[in-house]
Amino acid sequence: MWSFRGAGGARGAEVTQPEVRSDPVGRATRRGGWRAAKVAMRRVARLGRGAVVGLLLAVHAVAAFEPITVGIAIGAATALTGYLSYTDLYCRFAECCREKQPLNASALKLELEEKLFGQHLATEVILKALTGFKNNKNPKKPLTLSLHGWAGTGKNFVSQIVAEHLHSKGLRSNFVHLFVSTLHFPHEQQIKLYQDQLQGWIRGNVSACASSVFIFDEMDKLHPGVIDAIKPFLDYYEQVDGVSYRKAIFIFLSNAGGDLITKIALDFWRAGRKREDIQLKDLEPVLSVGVFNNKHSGLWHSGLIDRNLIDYFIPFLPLEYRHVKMCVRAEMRARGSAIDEDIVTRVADEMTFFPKSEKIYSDKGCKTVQSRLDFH
Ligand SMILES: Nc1ncnc2c1ncn2[C@@H]1O[C@H](COP(=O)(O)OP(=O)(O)OP(=O)(O)O)[C@@H](O)[C@H]1O
Repeated sequence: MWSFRGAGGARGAEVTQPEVRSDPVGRATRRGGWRAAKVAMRRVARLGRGAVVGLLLAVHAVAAFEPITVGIAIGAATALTGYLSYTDLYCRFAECCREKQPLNASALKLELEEKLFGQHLATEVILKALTGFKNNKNPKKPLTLSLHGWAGTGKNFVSQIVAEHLHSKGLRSNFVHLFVSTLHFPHEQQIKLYQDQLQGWIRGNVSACASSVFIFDEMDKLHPGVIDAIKPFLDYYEQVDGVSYRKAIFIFLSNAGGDLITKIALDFWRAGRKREDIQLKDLEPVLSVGVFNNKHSGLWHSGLIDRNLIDYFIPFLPLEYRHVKMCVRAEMRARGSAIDEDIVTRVADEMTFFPKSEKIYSDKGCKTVQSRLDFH
């Protein structure tokens, strides 16, 4: 049984207004002084590490109008400065949940374009979905992505990249949670227990960090109904039992629908059309219906599809020979080796391709590239 993992969160600064004596003569000047001091202190908050500058400004501003309150200003600003450096220091050593941290969309785009091969649709949709969601200060529901495709086409790989852009420690982050169906929910007789555990886990972790990320791998091996336990969290509710799930992100990974995606990719190929011409509208509706009607998709007759709670069905196309070669080269670079085209060809030639007649798509995608490279 797994248990709730708590997480540290950043705390908000509290600056209390000092008591002002009722002195009609000095009130105006004090107000002016305080206003200037408040501006300076706001600067302190914004500067963080350069807080000393703000502190001095605050002292000068107040001193010019009302020397008596200098002490209070120093006290408040020092407390704030101390607090900020404490938070700064704390977050350097422990991981903080930075809910408001914006997404670096151009860095994510660059990384996907450089590292993810042959997946123009996934790249485009993931970028669009995440940028839109993270730019929205008040999302109405959590973001839910369902990634579908053949084995070894990059679903886990992308999830890892996305996780790193949302929480810098990626899959090692306290705020990113990976569930693997065969590991975490193996027994069909215990569906009720899994549902309770899942609800408790998600509730606890979203309470600790609203921008938590939950990745469910092997959805096609999940017993039907388990995932419906989290339906209330994915819906358009402002809060469920005092917790708002609206800033969380849920990612489902599945091989279900891989056959449908391959069929459409193959139709394009046979018609002499470019792979890059395949559009989301060619695949998304087929995928959502196919997954809903597939008993082994983890989303069979699921309320998540019924209620339109999955924001995007993202197809991963089967990888071709040229993509496998790109994976081999990427792996060589990652190992710090020089690119040897003979080895690249040999590794790619060892992979098996389908359909039998045309042999276009790698049946394991790029999945065994790393282990095969060890032999060369
Ligand atoms: N499209 C791709 N571009 C670049 N590398 C890829 C791609 N697909 C797979 N890889 C490489 O192959 C490895 C295995 O792929 P990954 O685990 O992402 O496959 P998957 O789609 O999640 O498969 P499965 O459905 O079997 O879990 C990745 O770690 C990555 O190195």
